[in-house]
Amino acid sequence: MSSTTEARSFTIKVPATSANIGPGFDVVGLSLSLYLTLTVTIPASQPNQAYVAPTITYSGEGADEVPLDAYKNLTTRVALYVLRSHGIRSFPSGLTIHCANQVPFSRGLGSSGAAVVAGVLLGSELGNLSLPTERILDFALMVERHPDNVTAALVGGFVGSYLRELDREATEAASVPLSEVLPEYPPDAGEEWGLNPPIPPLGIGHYIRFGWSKEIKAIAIIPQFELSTAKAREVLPTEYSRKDLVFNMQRLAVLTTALGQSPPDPDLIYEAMKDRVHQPYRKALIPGLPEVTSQITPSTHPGLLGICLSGAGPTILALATSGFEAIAEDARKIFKSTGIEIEWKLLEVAGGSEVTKA
Ligand SMILES: Nc1ncnc2c1ncn2[C@@H]1O[C@H](COP(=O)(O)OP(=O)(O)O)[C@@H](O)[C@H]1O
Ligand SMILES: N[C@@H](CCOP(=O)(O)O)C(=O)O
Repeated sequence: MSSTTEARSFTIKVPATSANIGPGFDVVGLSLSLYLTLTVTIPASQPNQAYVAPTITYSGEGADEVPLDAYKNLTTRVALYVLRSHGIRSFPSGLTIHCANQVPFSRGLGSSGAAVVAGVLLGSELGNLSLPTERILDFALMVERHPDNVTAALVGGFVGSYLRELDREATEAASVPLSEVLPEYPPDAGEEWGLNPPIPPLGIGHYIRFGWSKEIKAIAIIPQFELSTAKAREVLPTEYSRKDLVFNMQRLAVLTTALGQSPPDPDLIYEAMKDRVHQPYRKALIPGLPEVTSQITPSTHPGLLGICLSGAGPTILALATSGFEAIAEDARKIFKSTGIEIEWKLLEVAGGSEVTKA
């Protein structure tokens, strides 16, 4: 470090997300009131002082499995990607980060999306880059390549997004393997710190926030087993019939407006939250999924609006205006009959990510 800098600290708070909401596979996401919070401190630095490597501490969900090495942890690797993309080779000396996490890992509640968004925001703050929202999204999309979770986590609310069609050069830039975006850091002894990471094309992701009726709450019914998103994507086909695509598009078109109407209409929403693009293929990975989504209906459970897989699962998302406990406890019974225990949480729709300077 060649100049004196003052100490500073800040927090980054990123919400959980539920992607797809039935028919909107890789398209819609909803931010939910569980948070990943980073408390970051950078000590004052003096010229020519010895470099001190970052320290990460971690509490809450995932604490027993998350790497605390800043060169292996997803959030800090993403932050380093952003820094290196702006000509900054390493973390500031003496950086400390405490992560307090409420978002369970690999349950379909967007933990990796939250970690990636937190990482881009961290890189932007550490490097004093003041990246605008659109550019933060570009960096997040270079790492997590479906936009539904990261967009909702970043901007908050019920959000629809698409990836812009890129020209050939930009497509190549955006398609580099993840191992090149987030290589193993630091390089082996003797290797140079490269400053040539793949820079995201400008304006990859575009989004819009839909209305959300205040009466609607989200019940997250969380089976007590992990299912990685990568594994739950491997079971999906690469081609679909016109019939199944039309089935989903018809429902999604209705759903994006229906969830903003007050009072919400269960007849419209229950049917509009059905899906033929991902849930049928994922049921083999989630015992109890078809039973829960077909046996818990607005007529058996007053207050229920609709029910679907949250993200890639295994969490089930039920949207409801009342009757929360009956919905969750009946889902518990169905899962229990297949040998699976659950936890459930009643959640609100959250705002977007926040960076607060101390
Ligand atoms: N807060 C976090 N810090 C570091 N890594 C995380 C964090 N949250 C999630 N991850 C990484 O993301 C993985 C889960 O991602 P994924 O399979 O996509 O499930 P999810 O549905 O929860 O996003 C975890 O096993 C972990 O490696
Ligand atoms: N559209 C993606 C969403 C994955 O969400 P996650 O919360 O399970 O990571 C998919 O369905 O694969």
